Amino acid sequence: MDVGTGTGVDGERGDAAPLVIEARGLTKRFDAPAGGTVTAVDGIDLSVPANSTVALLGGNGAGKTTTISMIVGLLLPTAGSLRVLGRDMATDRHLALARMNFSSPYVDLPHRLTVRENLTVYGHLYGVQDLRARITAMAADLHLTDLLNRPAGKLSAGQKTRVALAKALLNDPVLLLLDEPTASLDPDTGDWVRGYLDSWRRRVGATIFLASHNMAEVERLCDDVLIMKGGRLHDQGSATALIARYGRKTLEEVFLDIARAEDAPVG
Ligand SMILES: Nc1ncnc2c1ncn2[C@@H]1O[C@H](COP(=O)(O)OP(=O)(O)OP(=O)(O)O)[C@@H](O)[C@H]1O
Repeated sequence: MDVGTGTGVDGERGDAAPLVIEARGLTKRFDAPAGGTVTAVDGIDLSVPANSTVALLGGNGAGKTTTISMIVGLLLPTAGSLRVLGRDMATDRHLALARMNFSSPYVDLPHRLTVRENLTVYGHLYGVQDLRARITAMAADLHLTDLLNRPAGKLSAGQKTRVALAKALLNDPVLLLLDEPTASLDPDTGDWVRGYLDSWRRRVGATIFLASHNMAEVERLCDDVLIMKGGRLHDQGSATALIARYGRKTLEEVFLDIARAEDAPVG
């Protein structure tokens, strides 16, 4: 299976879209500081189709970061299977990692290196061909040309976010994982970043899997929404379907219903 190579570049996807992320019974337990274990992710099944944008929602401690960390290969699952871009992450992780990337406002770039130096270091790590030209093109695309010689530590939050995106797109990923892509951005800059991500994804036929607490962002960007609670997948569907199913007006109201309910998970 080959996924995310530009099939369906027009943004349409049919029922037969191949799966970019496929998890079965995915589980992660940590040793708890006070003894015993914490089950951060509790046997979830995930099916993320190619050429889509999918959100992972959930309250604090629901298991989102742990799930994303397993998908990007930073954490090994305790149990279950995980295939990303058609590769088994237990045995062929390096083949999947070469075609994906990750961006989070909570992961800082080295402060003293300039933007260009940062992008050059990461470009070499990713083995990017024609790196100078690639950096020039990415900088123009993300309005960073005038910032290339500035130390990364001296940038505003909006500028840092654009640099982090340039870094995450350097290797031309077909799967982009994002943790809170617009956290700490003003509404105008956040809107620009959302518009950029959406048009980039449609242009190259990639897949975006993002964790967010911004419900309006999720409604605008995402084809599917997965809601985690207590390490389990509590519900899923399009934002429109979820809003209708819960008899609510917004995804935020659905989120609050789920967060405050004491019922058992349905999925
Ligand atoms: N390294 C770790 N050791 C022990 N427990 C951990 C570790 N990492 C996460 N946990 C626990 O696993 C659970 C899920 O955490 P996780 O960070 O995945 O949640 P989250 O949904 O990303 O939350 P948030 O929205 O607050 O970032 C929490 O109870 C957390 O305390």
